[in-house]
Amino acid sequence: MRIALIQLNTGNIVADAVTAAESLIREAAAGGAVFISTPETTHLMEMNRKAVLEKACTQDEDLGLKRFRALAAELGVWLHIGSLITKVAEDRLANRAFLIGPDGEIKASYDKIHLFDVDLGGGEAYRESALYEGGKAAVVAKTPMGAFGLSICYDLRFAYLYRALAHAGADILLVPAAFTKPTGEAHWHTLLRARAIETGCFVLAAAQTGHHATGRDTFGHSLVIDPWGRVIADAGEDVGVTYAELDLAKCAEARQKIPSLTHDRDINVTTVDAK
Ligand SMILES: O=C(O)CNC(=O)[C@H](CS)NC(=O)CCC(=O)C(=O)O
Repeated sequence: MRIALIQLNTGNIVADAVTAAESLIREAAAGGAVFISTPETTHLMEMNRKAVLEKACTQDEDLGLKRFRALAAELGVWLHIGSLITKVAEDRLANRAFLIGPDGEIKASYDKIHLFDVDLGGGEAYRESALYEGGKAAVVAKTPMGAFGLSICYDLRFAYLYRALAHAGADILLVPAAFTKPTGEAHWHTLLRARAIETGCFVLAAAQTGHHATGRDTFGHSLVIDPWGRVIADAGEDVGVTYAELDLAKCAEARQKIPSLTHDRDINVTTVDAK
């Protein structure tokens, strides 16, 4: 199965971002990909709540989900939009990923559970929970091409989520992201490889890259990792399309060698005062 990851440098003008994503999705389909994945917040990188509320998309907007659904149907591909900032009610937003089938129908959606509230030092701070509501449920989408476990960006740091997705039958873990530069350099490859190794799943992580219109910098390096933890594609720092071939028999192979998913234990921690 030939897949493609789209690496983007999304700004704060929705029309431009959607056009840029669309042209790379077309290129990926022309290149033979049957499954195409885009990064977190494909259509808008913006942290100001007022601006985000104005530019967020609703289910039936021309410049968002509707356009991507039509595109998936036209190209006859599975299209995973890593996320769209989605208006779920008048004053409420979710950071939501969509899996669209080749018939243009939404097969699954997922709201980011773990929100990025951190202070990185040097003035770099994020309060994602001030913008979005966190999701409440993990999602595995069983498709004719395999079972996809959905997640978004900062979710990557919570190993239990991926273990739960693997136990629920996932073969392929999706981790669309907009990782910061400093945390990407320090942690991105290692965390993604660990998730693949721990679960015996393929990991597909489409990323935002470069300097964005609102002043942020993201790490890039969209990655495809096989179930043994090998990086089989790394997009580097440029915007564009990255291809890989997935053979899902590799999941069973890895799990046969290391059947750790069948060896889970309930852990009781005893804290001793050892002064
Ligand atoms: O809201 C947007 O515009 C796009 N969303 C993001 O950029 C999100 C929330 S700020 N980024 C992350 O979760 C980065 C996680 C990360 O970098 C880490 O875990 O180290």
